Amino acid sequence: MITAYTAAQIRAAERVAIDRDGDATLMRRASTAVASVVAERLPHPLPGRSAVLLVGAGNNGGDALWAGAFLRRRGLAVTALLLQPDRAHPAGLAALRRAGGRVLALDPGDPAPAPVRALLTSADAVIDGIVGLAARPPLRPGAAALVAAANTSPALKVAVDLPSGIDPDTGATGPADDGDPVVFAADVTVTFGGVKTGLLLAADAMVSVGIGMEPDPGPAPDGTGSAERFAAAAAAVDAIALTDADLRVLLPDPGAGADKFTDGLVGIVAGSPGYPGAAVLCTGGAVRTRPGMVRYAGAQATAVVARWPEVVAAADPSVAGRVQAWVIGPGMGTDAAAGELLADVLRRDEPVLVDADGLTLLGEHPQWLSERTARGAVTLLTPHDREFTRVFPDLPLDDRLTATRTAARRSGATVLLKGHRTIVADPHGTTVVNRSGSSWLATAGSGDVLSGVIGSLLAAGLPPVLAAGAGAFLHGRAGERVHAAGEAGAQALWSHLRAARV
Ligand SMILES: NC(=O)C1=CN([C@@H]2O[C@H](COP(=O)(O)OP(=O)(O)OC[C@H]3O[C@@H](n4cnc5c(N)ncnc54)[C@H](O)[C@@H]3O)[C@@H](O)[C@H]2O)[C@@H](O)CC1
Ligand SMILES: [K+]
Repeated sequence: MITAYTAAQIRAAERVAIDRDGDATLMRRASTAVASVVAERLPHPLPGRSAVLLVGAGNNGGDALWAGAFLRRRGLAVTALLLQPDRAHPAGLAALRRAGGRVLALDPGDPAPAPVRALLTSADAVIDGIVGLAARPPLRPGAAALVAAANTSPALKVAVDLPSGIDPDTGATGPADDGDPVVFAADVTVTFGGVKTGLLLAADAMVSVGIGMEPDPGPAPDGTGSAERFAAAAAAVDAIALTDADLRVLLPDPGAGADKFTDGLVGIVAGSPGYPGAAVLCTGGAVRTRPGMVRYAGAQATAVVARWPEVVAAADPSVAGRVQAWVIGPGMGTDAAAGELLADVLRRDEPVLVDADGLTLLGEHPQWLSERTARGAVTLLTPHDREFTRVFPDLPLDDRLTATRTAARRSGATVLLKGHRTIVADPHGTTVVNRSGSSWLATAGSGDVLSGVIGSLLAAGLPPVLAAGAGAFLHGRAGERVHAAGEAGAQALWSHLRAARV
């Protein structure tokens, strides 16, 4: 489990460590780590290579200046570009100068003239120390112009603590009406004292370095497969991302005494004459995820059983038999009959996952959800952006994390918002950010498979936020395997779901 924290939580841990070790010691540890990451990743020998530092007004710039001093001592030519020369970290600046580094004060009105751009283009490494924990995006115009110029450089790009331009708490890059916000395009981010939640969303490669100021990680999951312990650990921090090892804990292989009823029965209501494929795709996701039983209840029973003979099919949920969780919505249509079907399933007591057309219907009938919440029934919503906006029209998606958390808190449902980084939040604030996946998952029917995967985990008894988080992770890993195998299309996911659990 990767645990993540708010800037305030990191600052609180930092204060304790500063009192104990002193400011300079912490900065020394942080900048040493940045210099090591740069040195490890550049082609050797290092003498003759060059690094350019982007330096802002605070301690983030101090880290960059110190890292530059260390790299200079290892033979690199180092140039610091100061956005606010009179506010650059004095000790860092002195250290760089002592080591023989060059310092350029930038013109605030034109921070990236041709000579600066040329310097950035020819550099081997660019180190971003413009802004860290204090960041409030979007970047100011001068910083944005410098970052935009740096982003065009072929150099190795290393962000100090955070890529400048993201909000540490949410990963958001600024209001949507501000055009295309600029963010430092880091190849790797070296972050200190704990991963910030924004990084789970907005950074790809990360190196998290302990510098003696780690926030309390909360209770550790015990590795015995207890989903409750795992959920408690996730709830104790600001957000988590799952790993392959977590999947082994959360989805243990069935025990010797397992039978088809002990591993969870999921009921699937999907597909319509217009969209028969959604029923087959969704059911396939469930069949290939857990060894328990899958029931299908809907208009495509014949097509589903033709592809999945292990499925027990019925014409509608009222005659489907007992299940532990429902999935409803993919390809079911949005007509009056579909509405009645959804209303009927939502009246039941079992956990219900609502996806796709089901979400469109729910947008028109919000009281169906509030009634479930009022009587304590568990609901999981899995929208993409347009579906999210239908159900929660007043929540802007320029800050996806906050939108997802607000939607969950307000509706009483667990909400999974699909995207490059899928986000799951439950009504109590437990948050899982998914970091697996490939852009090949953005294919028709991929979401139908996902809801089947998550439905089977929900039926197996995982808490909704972990069922959704683990399902998204597994689906993402399967998508990576589809891509690596040179395959494409949503049904290719089926055959990789089992192997994706390494
Ligand atoms: N205090 C400490 O002991 C340590 C601090 N560390 C570093 O210090 C950083 C935090 O330092 P600071 O609190 O000085 O603040 P930052 O260095 O994050 O911010 C510097 C300045 O950036 C400006 N800024 C904010 N939003 C901006 C925007 N949208 N566009 C342009 N500029 C903007 C602000 O004027 C702020 O003063 C951490 O991220 C980390 O890199 C590390 O050295 C570890 C130890
Ligand atoms: K930075």
